[in-house]
Amino acid sequence: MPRTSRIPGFRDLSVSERRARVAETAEIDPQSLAVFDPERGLGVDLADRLIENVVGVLGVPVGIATNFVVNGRELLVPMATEEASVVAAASNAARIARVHGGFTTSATTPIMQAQVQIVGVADPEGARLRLLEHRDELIALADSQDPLLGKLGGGVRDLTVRLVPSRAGTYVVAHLHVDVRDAMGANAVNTMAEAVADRAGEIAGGRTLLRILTNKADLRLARARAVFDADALGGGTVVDDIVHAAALAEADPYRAATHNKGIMNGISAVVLATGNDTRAVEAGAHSHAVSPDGRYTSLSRFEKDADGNLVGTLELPMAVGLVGGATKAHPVAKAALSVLGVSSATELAEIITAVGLAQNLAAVRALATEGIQRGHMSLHARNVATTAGATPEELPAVVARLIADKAVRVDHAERVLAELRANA
Ligand SMILES: CC(C)(COP(=O)([O-])OP(=O)([O-])OC[C@H]1O[C@@H](n2cnc3c(N)ncnc32)[C@H](O)[C@@H]1OP(=O)([O-])[O-])[C@@H](O)C(=O)NCCC(=O)NCCSC(=O)C[C@@](C)(O)CC(=O)[O-]
Ligand SMILES: NC(=O)C1=CN([C@@H]2O[C@H](COP(=O)(O)OP(=O)(O)OC[C@H]3O[C@@H](n4cnc5c(N)ncnc54)[C@H](OP(=O)(O)O)[C@@H]3O)[C@@H](O)[C@H]2O)C=CC1
Repeated sequence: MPRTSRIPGFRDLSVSERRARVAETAEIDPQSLAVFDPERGLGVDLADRLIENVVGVLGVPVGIATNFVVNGRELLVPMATEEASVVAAASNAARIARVHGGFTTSATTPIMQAQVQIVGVADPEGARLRLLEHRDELIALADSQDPLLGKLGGGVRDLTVRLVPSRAGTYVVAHLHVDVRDAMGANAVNTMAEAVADRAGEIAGGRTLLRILTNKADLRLARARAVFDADALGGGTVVDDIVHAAALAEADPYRAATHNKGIMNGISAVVLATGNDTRAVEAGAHSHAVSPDGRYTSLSRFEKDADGNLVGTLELPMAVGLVGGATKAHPVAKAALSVLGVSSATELAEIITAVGLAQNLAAVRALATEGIQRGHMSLHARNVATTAGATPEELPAVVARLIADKAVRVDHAERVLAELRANA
């Protein structure tokens, strides 16, 4: 059977049947997915080695988004999230994207930047040029910190210098641009920044203070685009209304924040599932959402093409790795990466961006048509019924009543549950 991520009825399978389908599609050993069981996943002993003062672990559901095609490759995508309807929505949009071949992605070289702040410089303009005159020396000094990175084809690519006026004076800020290959890169570039700091301060004639990467990783961008078929979306009016919804998000920061939250529903879920740093990616995304004139705006764009279909695009910083951090140490992250079958951090970054675009389209389509509550609340109803105390056997009946009564609330679930039990 050819590999496909199109698995109608995936939702109706049992958890073990789903795992078997995932292993078959991803062409991996089904046993490797046993770590998705809490008792086989991240144990307290290993957790105790990952962070400090450990007392336990937090379970977050991992779901599989179906239907993804990225650059012609059929993909099942692991997503870690506590929020109902996120995985369903991503799968829904990926299904629509398939009509015109799925998602097409690209990315820049994985360049991270570290900043070295120099304070107390009498002649900032002169210091900038002196630092640039010593560019090769400073690059060599930084590169000597990580010979392995060089062997892997990475390393320092450039040194730039910015002058940053502030309320406490003008700072000279040197940026090291480092190709970090398959790492997220924070530790590598921080080590380099600390190594060049003294010499940079000497050259600039000031005192070095901060030496740290910037999460505004605007030289490490990932991009995704897709054509969403007008008929599959629900017709030409839906296309026009999604364009209106996207235009509001571009123009209005109040709407942009929510629109971007929808994108991050998808992005953070894959970042978390693969053991990457959600805060780093979120910081990068929101910094990128600020336009050159200083307005907070939407990260994605939607427009109508010549055939009347909807074109969605998304471009943002995506600092994720396949090595380092928890990616290799966390058993569930390792399993998630094996499901994706990615061979580089850049490929992972591109897939994550495609999921962000899918997630955004699903939410905006729901908002521009029937509203978010029907789809979202019908899936959230299981959570509400469980909170009200429904057992797995009672769940289907309680959920059906909450949806039929259009009252997905815990107090109503408690009433329905009491009724059911009284009539049992
Ligand atoms: C919820 C749906 C998908 C229902 O959509 P639907 O059309 O009622 O569902 P359907 O039963 O016809 O199924 C369509 C496809 O959706 C998927 N699907 C559908 N249901 C399931 C399920 N139970 N389990 C797994 N997959 C499901 C599945 O892929 C399925 O196709 P298949 O592959 O099966 O042939 C739709 O209404 C939707 O996409 N809604 C958007 C929901 C959403 O965005 N949720 C995020 C939380 S809200 C939020 O935080 C962000 C927001 C909204 O504020 C952002 C913003 O404002 O921009
Ligand atoms: N502001 C932020 O975002 C900050 C984030 N962090 C944290 O930093 C962590 C990520 O840092 P990161 O530097 O990626 O992780 P690590 O330092 O753990 O791993 C990266 C190192 O792995 C080695 N390596 C092995 N194979 C490869 C390869 N194919 N490509 C690249 N490097 C390879 C290299 O080091 P070597 O040559 O030494 O073997 C590289 O420096 C995350 O946990 C994040 O939370 C930390 C500080 C700040």
